[in-house]
Amino acid sequence: MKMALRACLRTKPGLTALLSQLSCSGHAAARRAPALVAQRSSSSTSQKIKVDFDQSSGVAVMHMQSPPVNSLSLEFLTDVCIALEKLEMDKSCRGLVVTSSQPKVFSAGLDILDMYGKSPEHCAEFWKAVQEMWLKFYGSNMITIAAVNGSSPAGGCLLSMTCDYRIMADNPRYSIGLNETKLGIVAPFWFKDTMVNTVGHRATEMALQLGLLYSPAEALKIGLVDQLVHEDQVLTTATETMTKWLAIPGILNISYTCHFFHLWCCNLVCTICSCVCQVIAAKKIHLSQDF
Ligand SMILES: CCCCC/C=C\C/C=C\CC/C=C/CC(=O)SCCNC(=O)CCNC(=O)[C@H](O)C(C)(C)COP(=O)(O)OP(=O)(O)OC[C@H]1O[C@@H](n2cnc3c(N)ncnc32)[C@H](O)[C@@H]1OP(=O)(O)O
Repeated sequence: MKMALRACLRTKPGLTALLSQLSCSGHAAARRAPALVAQRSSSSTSQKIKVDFDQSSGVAVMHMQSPPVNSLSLEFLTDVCIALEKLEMDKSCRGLVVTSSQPKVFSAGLDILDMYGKSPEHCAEFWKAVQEMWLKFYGSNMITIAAVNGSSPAGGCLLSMTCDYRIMADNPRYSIGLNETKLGIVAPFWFKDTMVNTVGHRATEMALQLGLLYSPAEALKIGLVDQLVHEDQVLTTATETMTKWLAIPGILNISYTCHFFHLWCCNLVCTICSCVCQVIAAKKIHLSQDF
């Protein structure tokens, strides 16, 4: 699925342009973008994101370093998107590993504090940033691997599912899944679609209805993650795996079917509708709070 999205983006430049208009590149513009310089290895850092790029292998490692739990705030999402955009523009970068610098947590998902009691404008901006992250990772031209070195609930799980491959630390104290239902909120349909594309319909139904968080072993069993390794080995395994993937001829140029393109278009249209509805809803909530 991820491959299909990537192909659509490559073969339909108009669509890419449309996407970038719909997404929140505007708010991300001209901020402290991590620069990639033409040298063998480079390291660039925003406050919350550190990117190490090894030019000889064409592989970048994005370290999420937003304490305490890499929760996805508007600011953090913006930094992630800018870093990804930079890497995407550098054609020598062919693979991206995403991991966490925070102990025990990959990402705690959306920043709850950034969703509560904020203006409708902030909510709209925030929600667009969430969607942009999803679109950018899912539609990436690079091979993407999530090195899930800690717990990864809700939006953190979504982030990992937008990658081509997931390697998780084999520590039963960690968990991963779309647990929104347990929080009394409904996972947006494109969260659901992403999970369906990862683990299939039935497992997704169960996961979303019950708001399940899975242990690493359970996640491996249903295919939510692809591999478990000792937590000291997550990043090295991810880079080794990346090397193997990138050695496959034409890995970045696989051809795709119209079916996937249609599905992606449907997702896009529905996303726009959902976005509009959410903004309206947020405005209504805001108004009702005024009375
Ligand atoms: C803007 C809205 C626009 C309109 C949209 C309208 C509708 C949209 C509809 C639905 C959206 C649904 C989508 C939801 C996706 C999400 O991602 S929701 C977030 C769900 N996240 C969680 O449930 C994770 C909760 N956290 C944990 O389980 C644990 O914290 C952890 C990640 C497993 C780590 O555990 P650990 O023991 O190591 O740490 P602590 O629990 O002690 O936490 C440390 C510290 O971090 C704070 N924190 C944790 N999670 C979050 C978070 N998601 N956002 C913000 N802050 C978080 C926690 O409170 C502690 O803070 P402290 O007490 O100040 O130290």
